[in-house]
Amino acid sequence: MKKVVLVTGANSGIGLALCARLLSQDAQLQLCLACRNMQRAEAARQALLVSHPRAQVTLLHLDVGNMRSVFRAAEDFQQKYNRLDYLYLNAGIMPNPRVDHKAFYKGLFSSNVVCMFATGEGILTQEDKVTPIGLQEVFATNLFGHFLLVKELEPLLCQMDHNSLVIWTSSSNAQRSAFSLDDIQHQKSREPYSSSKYASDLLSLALNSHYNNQGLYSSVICPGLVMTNLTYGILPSFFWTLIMPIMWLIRIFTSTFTLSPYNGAEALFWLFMQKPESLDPMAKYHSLTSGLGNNYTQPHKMDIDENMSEALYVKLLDLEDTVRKKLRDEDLDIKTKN
Ligand SMILES: NC(=O)C1=CN([C@@H]2O[C@H](COP(=O)(O)OP(=O)(O)OC[C@H]3O[C@@H](n4cnc5c(N)ncnc54)[C@H](OP(=O)(O)O)[C@@H]3O)[C@@H](O)[C@H]2O)C=CC1
Ligand SMILES: CC(C)CCC[C@@H](C)[C@H]1CC[C@H]2C3=CC[C@H]4[C@H](C)C(=O)CC[C@]4(C)[C@H]3CC[C@]12C
Repeated sequence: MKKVVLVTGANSGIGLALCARLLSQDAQLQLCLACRNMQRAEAARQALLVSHPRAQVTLLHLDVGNMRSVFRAAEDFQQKYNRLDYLYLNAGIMPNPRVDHKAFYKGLFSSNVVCMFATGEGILTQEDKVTPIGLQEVFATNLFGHFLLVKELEPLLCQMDHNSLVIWTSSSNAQRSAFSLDDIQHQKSREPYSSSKYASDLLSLALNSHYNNQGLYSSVICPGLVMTNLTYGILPSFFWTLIMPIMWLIRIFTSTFTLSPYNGAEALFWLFMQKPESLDPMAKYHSLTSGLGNNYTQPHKMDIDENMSEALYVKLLDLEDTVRKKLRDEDLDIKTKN
């Protein structure tokens, strides 16, 4: 049976590198690239076809931060495919990032320096905004849109004859201290990225609790620090190129500096070759690259607990009802006006 794989945010960076690696591994694969910009999506498809001319690669229009688009995309996907084996929830944003230089230099001379480079903890803030439907954009894109996508694709993900795997691209920047159950969208503070990634760790555990008995499994990965559009938004690309020798040096102390999208996709690729039921729901699978440039995947216990995970799940279900109602009301409004 040909496996079907859907990747969000597949047109660049880690997502695109993953797609190339998957096609090299399995020529029979039916790969669907879910992207918000169809020109960039088509360019990615063409690039993949250059190295894999016979590959089956389709495109799906999906703006994961826009809930209408999520519902439409799920419908379109179900019209084209009757199964889904791997759902990579990889699209992500970090808008208007700011580095706290004072905290960075303080951290440089502290015993916490390796951890600071591995996680970026305490030195990065972002400025979020509200989407037209009233959700915080980072939350909507990195977490909630993906949550609704899983819910909408449930009929394909939960099938009797095989297990499926949902894989979240999380981060080592996912910090419990940045997340609050009283403010799951992170409206009140300035680390929405960290909060959304911590929420994805919690949600993955909840999905396992609720869906394992229906054949759906969920896992979380961290790609390490990778040079992509996301990191070029933090510091300009010429700066990263300039400090590349320093980063190779840092890699000797923390293998989390994977640096290339190919290396960063290691854990995503590794999961593709595992049996979903053999994975640890409490583990985050890290892409790591040694000082000599060898790639490997290592599981690390996540700083999460079941109560918090369940509490978040309940809040997300509530929010799902609210959003569906808002969209229905909007539709009704338009109908009555016409
Ligand atoms: N780079 C790094 O060091 C790290 C990255 N990550 C995570 O890895 C994932 C991939 O990021 P990375 O490859 O680094 O960065 P990129 O910016 O290269 O990739 C992000 C992808 O997500 C897509 N995307 C963003 N917003 C939306 C949206 N609303 N709807 C659909 N697609 C969207 C982008 O599309 P478009 O081209 O249209 O913007 C792009 O294809 C993210 O989840 C990120 O948080 C985690 C840890 C470290
Ligand atoms: C390399 C130095 C000489 C200068 C760079 C300092 C900082 C700007 C960066 C140091 C560590 C970086 C990060 C670590 C973890 C990433 C995480 C996994 C993620 O998901 C997003 C990006 C990071 C937070 C990244 C951001 C830049 C640094 C803080």
